[in-house]
Amino acid sequence: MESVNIKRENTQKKHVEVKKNVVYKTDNLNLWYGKDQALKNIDLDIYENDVTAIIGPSGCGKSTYIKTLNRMVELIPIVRTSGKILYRERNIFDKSYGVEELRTQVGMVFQKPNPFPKSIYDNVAYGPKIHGIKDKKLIDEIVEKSLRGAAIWDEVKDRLKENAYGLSGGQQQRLCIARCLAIEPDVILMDEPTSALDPISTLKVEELIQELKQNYSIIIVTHNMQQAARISDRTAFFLSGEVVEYTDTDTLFSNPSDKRTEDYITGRFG
Ligand SMILES: Nc1ncnc2c1ncn2[C@@H]1O[C@H](COP(=O)(O)OP(=O)(O)OP(=O)(O)O)[C@@H](O)[C@H]1O
Repeated sequence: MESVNIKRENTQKKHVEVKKNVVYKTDNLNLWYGKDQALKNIDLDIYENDVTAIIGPSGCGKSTYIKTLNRMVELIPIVRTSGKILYRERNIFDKSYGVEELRTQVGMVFQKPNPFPKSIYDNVAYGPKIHGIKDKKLIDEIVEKSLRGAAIWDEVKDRLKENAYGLSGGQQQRLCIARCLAIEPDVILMDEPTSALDPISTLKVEELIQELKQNYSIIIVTHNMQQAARISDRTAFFLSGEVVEYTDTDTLFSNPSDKRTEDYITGRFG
């Protein structure tokens, strides 16, 4: 069970109201798997250069929501949606919006590290190559920059030609983050990116997320409320497919406005 009192470790992170650009605007989104409704009337504005955490009990729709943001849910034939998701003011459900175009802007990191069965170098070079970059020197530069950006360069620079499967789980996850950075996305979606990692690797990925938010907007699903409290600027609490509360992380954990949020963060359910 999660601890009863979740305090922000770094009190200097107190939310300061600065006018930020909206990256994603979710407007009355509903989603059904067949007859079962998994998301209900979701309205959420996600801000630029924020880390936005999505929390809530198992089955409340967290993964479904972030997989809707890059249209991954479309791979499931029984899925039906209504409402709008505007990414940089464009409705991602518009027929004219190509999914490939969206995914060059929006990268994703999954729960389990999923490197390709290729070398460390090729894992990172893959995205730029399929986007048509052929210049070897430029690809070398992108690979190094991405691995540095994912805080793994020093650990792998002498073994770039080795298979990625030889890396530890934590290193594989940072490699997957590097693979995501190589396509120079605007937004990074993370679906429980540390749940398969040990505490030290988790800390490294959390520190990395803090650095990455200087340049990217990050949306992270996490089961771990302490993690949400440590690393996020804003938190949305989902329950049974609805957003119960969405506010700055300090307020959500110290002074929630909804009784259900309070019950959840104090470990009374979930
Ligand atoms: N492919 C699918 N087909 C049918 N129903 C699904 C599918 N994926 C998810 N669901 C249902 O949608 C609801 C929300 O699931 P989702 O995985 O989004 O929740 P979650 O909050 O991410 O859960 P967890 O924390 O356990 O990963 C659940 O009732 C789930 O059973």
